[in-house]
Amino acid sequence: MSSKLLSEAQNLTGRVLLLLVGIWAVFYVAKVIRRLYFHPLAKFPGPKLAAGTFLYEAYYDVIKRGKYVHRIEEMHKRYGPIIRINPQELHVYDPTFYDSVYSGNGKWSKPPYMVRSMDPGFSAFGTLDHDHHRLRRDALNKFFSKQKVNSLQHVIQDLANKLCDKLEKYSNTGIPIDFEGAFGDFTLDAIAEYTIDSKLGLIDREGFTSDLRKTFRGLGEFGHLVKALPILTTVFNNLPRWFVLAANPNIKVLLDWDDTCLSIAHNLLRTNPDETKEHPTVLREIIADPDLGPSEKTPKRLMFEAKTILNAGTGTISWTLTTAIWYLTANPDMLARLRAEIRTVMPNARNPVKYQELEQLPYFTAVVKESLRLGFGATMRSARAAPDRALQYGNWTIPPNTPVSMSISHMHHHPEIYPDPMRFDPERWLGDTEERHRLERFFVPFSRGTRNCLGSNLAWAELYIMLSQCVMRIDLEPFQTTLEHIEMYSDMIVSEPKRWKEGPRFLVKNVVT
Ligand code: HEM
Repeated sequence: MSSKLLSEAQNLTGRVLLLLVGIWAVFYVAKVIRRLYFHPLAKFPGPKLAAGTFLYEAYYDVIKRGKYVHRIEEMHKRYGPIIRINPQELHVYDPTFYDSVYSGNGKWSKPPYMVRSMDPGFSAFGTLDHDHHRLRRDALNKFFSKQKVNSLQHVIQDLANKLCDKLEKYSNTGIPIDFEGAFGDFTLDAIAEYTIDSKLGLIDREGFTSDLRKTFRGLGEFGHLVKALPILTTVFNNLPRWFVLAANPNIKVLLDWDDTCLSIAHNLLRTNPDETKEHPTVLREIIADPDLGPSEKTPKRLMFEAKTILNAGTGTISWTLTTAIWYLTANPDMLARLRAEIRTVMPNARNPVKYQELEQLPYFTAVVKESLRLGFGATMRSARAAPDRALQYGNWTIPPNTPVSMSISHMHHHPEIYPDPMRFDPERWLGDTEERHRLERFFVPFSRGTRNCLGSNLAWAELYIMLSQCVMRIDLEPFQTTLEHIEMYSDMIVSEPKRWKEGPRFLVKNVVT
């Protein structure tokens, strides 16, 4: 080809590209104008940029790393209690409205942009439609009832004992332990045994799995990114595995879970459901559930259900436990009071009592609640939409099918509900009955309504059992760890403190005798 022809071809390609970009820009501007002036939410207050494009949210969550939750709070101060925070979604800053959005009455769907980074619609968590979600959730609820958790608490107790045996060996060694990793090993071992009958044996290994912290926060990074660029989910799902691993080695843990869960699902579908097992597991229950048809029992769906539960039941509890340990070591008087109270029912931690006895202890319960209030783990804003009816907030009528959200941190850090909200103060849960009811009303670590946390009963049990073992068996001292390693600074779907990279570390000083 002559150089003239080549340069003409290059010019033409350049012009075609320019034309395509131009067309895209015209469409984008038209879309923004429609969102601003002709959209059903056009009259709601809030910054125009936020209403016009998802890039506004992406700036705070992707570039400034999980800070939109704080920006939303500032926007409320300026624009009032109900605002438009992106082209599709309204946000409310008014704790009395929480139960109207996170409600058990009526139908509630989820907008796809909230969940697609995690699940294309196979797990209950990723199911957008209300009725479909109910079908899937009903099958799971049975397995996570309080009664079921009670009957399987020996699994949790054995693992808590094992972790404390391991921690005791670090006594007086001067080796700092990343407690988010240590508790992550415990929660993942527990949820894997409970859900898929697999003994992962993380506690049995040398050291502690600190990479789980990076993995969960990596998931948060991806979640924020694909909200602005949904196409990335499809791209990511079609990339070769070696490429994904080279780009983000922390994701390996998750890809391994996919493989493990898929192979377990295949095996379970092949085996006789009546075959005796050590204890029932959630995947067996789904397979045996007569209300679920064959399309609900494919290996891929089972894999997504299992891995979502593994995801949801690991980083959340380990963060609450780490928060509790930090505040107790920072407040020796609280620790002493807690130990004295636990000793009244469990004089020897090596002879553990059932957690039903622990949950009757008022001060222990106050400590667990305060740890959940400040270390609630799942910080993501999760919108709900009423598909078939308008909602009313004051004088505002919210059109049907509009995603509406509220943030748990805005509830738990609200100064009018919890005076001096960032102070760890178990006493606030020991007030008179009326005051306790008032606090309970706005205490939402597990969210509420049809899509509240599936694993809250299991979470309470793990928190009581693991904390009682830790508190009664070892003396800890923070190692180069401050409040900046604990307090919520960013919303990376899970809570992220300012100095999250090193993790909160502690030395085991003594074994309590
Ligand atoms: C301290 C521990 C935990 C906290 C703070 C927590 C918090 C939450 C919150 C706030 C939600 C609502 C998310 C949304 O709005 O979409 C949720 C949902 C969920 N949680 Fe938990 N969680 C914890 C432990 C667990 C455990 C142990 C499991 C294991 C079974 C679990 C499984 C789930 C699942 C499957 C969902 C989705 C439910 C649905 O959409 O139907 N969580 N959790």
